[in-house]
Amino acid sequence: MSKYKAYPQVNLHERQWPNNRITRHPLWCTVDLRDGNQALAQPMNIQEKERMFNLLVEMGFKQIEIGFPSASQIEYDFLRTLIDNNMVPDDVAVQVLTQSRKHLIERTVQSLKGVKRAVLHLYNSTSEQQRRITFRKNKEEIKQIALEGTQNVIDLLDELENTELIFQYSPESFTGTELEYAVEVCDAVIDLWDPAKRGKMIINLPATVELSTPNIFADQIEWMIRHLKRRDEVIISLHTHNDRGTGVAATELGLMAGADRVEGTLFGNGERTGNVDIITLALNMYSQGVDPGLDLHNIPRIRRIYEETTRMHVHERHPYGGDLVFTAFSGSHQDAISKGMALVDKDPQSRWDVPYLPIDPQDIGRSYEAIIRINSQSGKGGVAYVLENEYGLKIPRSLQPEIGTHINSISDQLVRELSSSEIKHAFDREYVNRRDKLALAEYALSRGHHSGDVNFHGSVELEGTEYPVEGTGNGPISAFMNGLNALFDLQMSVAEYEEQAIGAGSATEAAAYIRVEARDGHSIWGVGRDTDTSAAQFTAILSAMNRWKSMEFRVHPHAVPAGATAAGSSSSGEAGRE
Ligand SMILES: CC(=O)SCCNC(=O)CCNC(=O)[C@H](O)C(C)(C)COP(=O)(O)OP(=O)(O)OC[C@H]1O[C@@H](n2cnc3c(N)ncnc32)[C@H](O)[C@@H]1OP(=O)(O)O
Ligand SMILES: CC(C)C(=O)C(=O)O
Repeated sequence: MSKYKAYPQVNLHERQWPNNRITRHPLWCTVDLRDGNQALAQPMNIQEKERMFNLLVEMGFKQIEIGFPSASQIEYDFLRTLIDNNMVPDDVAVQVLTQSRKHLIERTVQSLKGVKRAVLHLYNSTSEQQRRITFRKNKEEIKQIALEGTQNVIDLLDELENTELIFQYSPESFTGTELEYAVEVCDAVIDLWDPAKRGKMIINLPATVELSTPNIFADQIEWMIRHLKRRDEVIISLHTHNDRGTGVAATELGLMAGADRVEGTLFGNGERTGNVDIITLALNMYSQGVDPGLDLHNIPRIRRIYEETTRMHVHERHPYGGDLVFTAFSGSHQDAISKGMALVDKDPQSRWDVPYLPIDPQDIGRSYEAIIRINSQSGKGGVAYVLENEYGLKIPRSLQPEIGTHINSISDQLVRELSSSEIKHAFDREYVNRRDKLALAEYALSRGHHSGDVNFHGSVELEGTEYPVEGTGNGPISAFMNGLNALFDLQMSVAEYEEQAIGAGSATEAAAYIRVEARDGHSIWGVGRDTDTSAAQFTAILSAMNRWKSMEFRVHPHAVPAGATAAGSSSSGEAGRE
């Protein structure tokens, strides 16, 4: 392993940042139109840039790096379009990047003419590696590049006298720069600019390439903040990349170390593995009760514009914005989420407290629909959640396990996810209003004058033949059950019963869930749905009986088909059951 070497630790005594918290959002600057754009295989055209710019303004960014106007005509023209068409709101500063080279600085200043607010961002690389390989210059010569560029800007200030200008300097490749040297260059630039005379300036400390663990980056930021001579006169900014996949963590720790400002992009687009993702950073703050200072209430729209303008794709697992990040397929997650959501429904004002969902998807324009999706990893809670949330069906708790197993086995067989309509269809087909053999034909209910008992008078159809059913009980359900027991010579009872109304007004339907039990303890569920509550109950009982695979419906020897005379009865004459 001699090809690579470990990144050195920072010699920082009594570091403070681990004790700090992020209690307010930083000053945000988006670099989508510059660092993001320069990393695209097909950079945005002017219309796409305008669309992105308008989105960034809508989201509430007050500093927007719009490009590198001295680099190409399209970059220059885009800035001119924004300025000449008054597209930059008064409270927004456009930021432009330039290398520390006179002719590029002159062209940059030229491009800014007439703008109300601007950040002029000057950079040169300071790392040991770039000094040695790219510039072939020593430390003093590299510092001079920064100072000459700063002086070039100062010399041109008169050209921008009507612009509120903030000067920004980046020691590019800061994370590869010795800290003593980085602070020496920054101090020299600050002294030359002299914020007391020319207004506040920004020192932007980039992790141009992310080279270390985030704690080391935080140490570097705290070290710089402690050692800069005129820290109070400058805004400390972070510009992090994600080479090690820890750009968000590094930025968060950098903020804990005292930085004031963050540059990043939507969904982390940018060179190589990207810039830090501002949306993730901001929503991480939001999830901790910190106002992120950006309008993120419609992430799907932000994502759509981002994808259309950059031609990049937001990964399904991308924090907050990915298709699957508020979705649970696995049973135990679904169970916990549906229980948490039920508590939220009871008290919508309560603090957000749902397992597996760090924030309420609705806060950022994501819907609840996709929270629980069903495949062979799913369990009863998830299936019940889908049936309730999408179809209003409140499945009794003791019925949920078998529905879960039923749906799970279908998904297992198909080897794929089931849509909510497939789940509903499978549920209906298995449980609801079954009339495979036995169906309700007609009925009437009456109440005994003295006893208060209910009498069921009606008929059922068994495989095309209609048989009268007469029964009495303490309510319609038991009256019907007793009538069926007499007709089929059975001894069944209703073991569980739940009912709900679905819909509203004249379209209201009753759903009855009934578990029918035989004398030997075997039981089976059925569901009835009807606009008539009693019909729903009777149908639920018949659905259960129809589901009872081993049941043979043999009518009592004395039963007579409706319309036939007793003598002409042709019933099978055998008592039958499972
Ligand atoms: C980390 C970042 O993202 S930084 C931003 C990177 N983005 C871009 O570079 C996109 C836009 N850039 C460009 O289009 C071009 O680089 C231009 C138009 C700005 C300049 O093009 P060129 O003049 O051809 O120069 P090029 O960029 O190749 O740089 C070469 C020279 O500039 C020097 N240089 C590079 N960066 C800087 C800098 N920030 N400050 C001063 N000199 C610099 C190099 O040392 C090199 O010098 P040399 O010719 O003496 O060896
Ligand atoms: C110009 C600088 C800030 C940059 O883009 C980087 O270091 O990544």
